[in-house]
Amino acid sequence: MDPYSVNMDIKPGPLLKHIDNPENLRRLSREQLHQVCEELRQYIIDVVSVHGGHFGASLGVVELTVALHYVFNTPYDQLVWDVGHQAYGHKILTGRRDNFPSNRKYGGLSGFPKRSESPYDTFGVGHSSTSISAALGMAMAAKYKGERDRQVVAVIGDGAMTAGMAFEALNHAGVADSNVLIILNDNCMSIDPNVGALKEYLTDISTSPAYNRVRDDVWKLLGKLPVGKHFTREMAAKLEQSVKGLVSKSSNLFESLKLRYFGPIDGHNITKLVDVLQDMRSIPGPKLLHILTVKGKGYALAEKDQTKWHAPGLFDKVTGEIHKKHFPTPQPPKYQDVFGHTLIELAEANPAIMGITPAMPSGSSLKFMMEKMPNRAFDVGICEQHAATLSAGLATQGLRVFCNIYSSFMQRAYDQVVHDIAIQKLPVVLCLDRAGLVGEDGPTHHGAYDIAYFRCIPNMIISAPMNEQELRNLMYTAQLDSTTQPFVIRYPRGEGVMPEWKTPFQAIEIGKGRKLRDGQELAILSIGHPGNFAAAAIRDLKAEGLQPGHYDLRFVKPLDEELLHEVFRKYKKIVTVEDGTVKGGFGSAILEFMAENGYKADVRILGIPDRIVEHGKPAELQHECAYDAEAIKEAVRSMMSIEVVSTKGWEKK
Ligand SMILES: Cc1ncc(C[n+]2csc(CCOP(=O)(O)OP(=O)(O)O)c2C)c(N)n1
Ligand SMILES: CC(=O)[C@@H](O)[C@H](O)COP(=O)(O)O
Ligand SMILES: [Mg+2]
Repeated sequence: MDPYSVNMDIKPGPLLKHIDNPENLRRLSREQLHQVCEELRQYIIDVVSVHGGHFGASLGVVELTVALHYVFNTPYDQLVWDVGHQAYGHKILTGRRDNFPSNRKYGGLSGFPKRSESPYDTFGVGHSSTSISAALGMAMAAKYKGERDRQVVAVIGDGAMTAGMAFEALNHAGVADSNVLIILNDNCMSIDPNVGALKEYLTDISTSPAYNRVRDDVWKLLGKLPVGKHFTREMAAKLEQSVKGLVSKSSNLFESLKLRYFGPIDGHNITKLVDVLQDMRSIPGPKLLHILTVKGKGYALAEKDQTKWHAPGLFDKVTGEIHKKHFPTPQPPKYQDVFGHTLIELAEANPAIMGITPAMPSGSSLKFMMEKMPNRAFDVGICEQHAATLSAGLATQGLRVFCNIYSSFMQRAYDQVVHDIAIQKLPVVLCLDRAGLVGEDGPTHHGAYDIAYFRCIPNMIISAPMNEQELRNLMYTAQLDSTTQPFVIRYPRGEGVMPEWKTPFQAIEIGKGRKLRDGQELAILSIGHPGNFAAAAIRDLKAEGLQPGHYDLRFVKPLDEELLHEVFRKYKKIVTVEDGTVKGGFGSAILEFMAENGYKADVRILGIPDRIVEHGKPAELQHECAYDAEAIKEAVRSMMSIEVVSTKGWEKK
């Protein structure tokens, strides 16, 4: 049976149903594009309401998406979508309409553009602010290969534009002499409201009479140019002079970086967009078109509460009611909320505590502290590197910073952690939310690598709570004066296990694990939340007469060596469980301990394997990666049936 057969009820509109690729779109008249936009928007609403995914961002670029595929010769001309959470319309127009209901599902379409999925997806995305660099690379390659007619377009949001990477790319694009068009999709929103001086600058450009005059003059000039013909160099130069002359009056940031700036224009006016893009195609060199759009456009509730409708989950498209699971008993809270509420409790008692998030106040729940203590908790924009070094700077002044960054986004700030935090041994608390397999966002967002990439850095303390109480106690421990090193606390997306989570604080001795259960013959060593999978497996195995011991190490670094000596003296069969990479992770740390101490045992390491893990529900992926309760039971059963320690084991000296 077709696993997505439920989608048969969702029908694309009469024009959209015949658009199997952009060629079909390009055969339509300009007048028909209004209807295409309407149908595309409706199809996104129909599918996302039932199947989930990102929502507001794609609604906001419906007109832009249609205009881009109408004007440009995709896939020969190349479109690079920044982040890619707004590319649903692009997917639907480029041959994936009927498969779109499988979006973000196990085995289905990726929620982001992905090169292996379609020739129209020119660059794999998910993390923000890569589009200008990637597009510039493509444009430079086209120039080098003599493909003068090839156009490259980067579409980047105002939120993504705040990142250092975007500025690095702009700095290069201005002098690279390549045909790259950057479209700045300005909706004044990141996931939460966009922040920073750039946001204010963009608002100024959009509202200032001087800029509006410039814009009108430019379009008048463009309007005089022959439609359907390419500009001559002379005409382009004249236009450039004119624009520069007018814009320089207000010293345009992008013009200063040697990019021709056009706009701002209404990004929901499809006719205007098509006209402007057609003109832009003929203008050589690097240029930037600033468009103004509304996130969630066309779905009133999404326009009104844009953060909530960034990725709302399933909802009733008619009433707008977001479906919530209803449980008869109190459910455990999300780890992120335990973090958010606990930080306020700690900050109320410790005036040195500050909170930092790079653009994820809602996702990390730092918003609770930002609302309550606005002078002590800050959203710094999509700027993970800055967030890390800013935290280091604050720490030099004796402040206790909780810098909350999703595990996969922390990859951006690796050098800052090494150079600015670890080498200087600054006691910044790095809270890594979304550690482990995050689910539907897939490989770009899985928090797979942090144990491995942080474990090799001297001075780091690396911990992972098995439940809410442990998270609170680790946070409490991290801010004590006696803690003098960088302190990582990693925890997963979603709920923990303790409905009654608000437990009294207790300091945890750094590097101390805990024995949860004595056993026979085999011990399970776990780190973090997957310890609950181990506990569930152990409960089931009891019925089979198997009694593994269970140790929650709490810290990957420093390891509880005393506890490990106890373990290796008693058990000769070991299963390690983690939601990080098998290579270089927690299990590897245990193997190192064994090697260093000459222990001999059979060891099985369960965790994320050495390959790219795709998207799906977390439980599906944990099962595929074989570290869920079922896999742990399997591992225990198979190891218990082995009599003799394998020759692969370590020989005790
Ligand atoms: C490096 C990185 N940090 C954070 C995120 C999380 N994130 C995804 S979309 C988004 C907001 C992007 O805002 P913008 O570029 O303006 O796009 P919009 O959603 O407004 O269309 C954020 C913060 C990310 N994808 N990558
Ligand atoms: C596109 C993107 O990067 C974010 O929207 C991300 O999907 C948020 O993830 P959470 O839902 O885990 O906050
Ligand atoms: Mg935005």
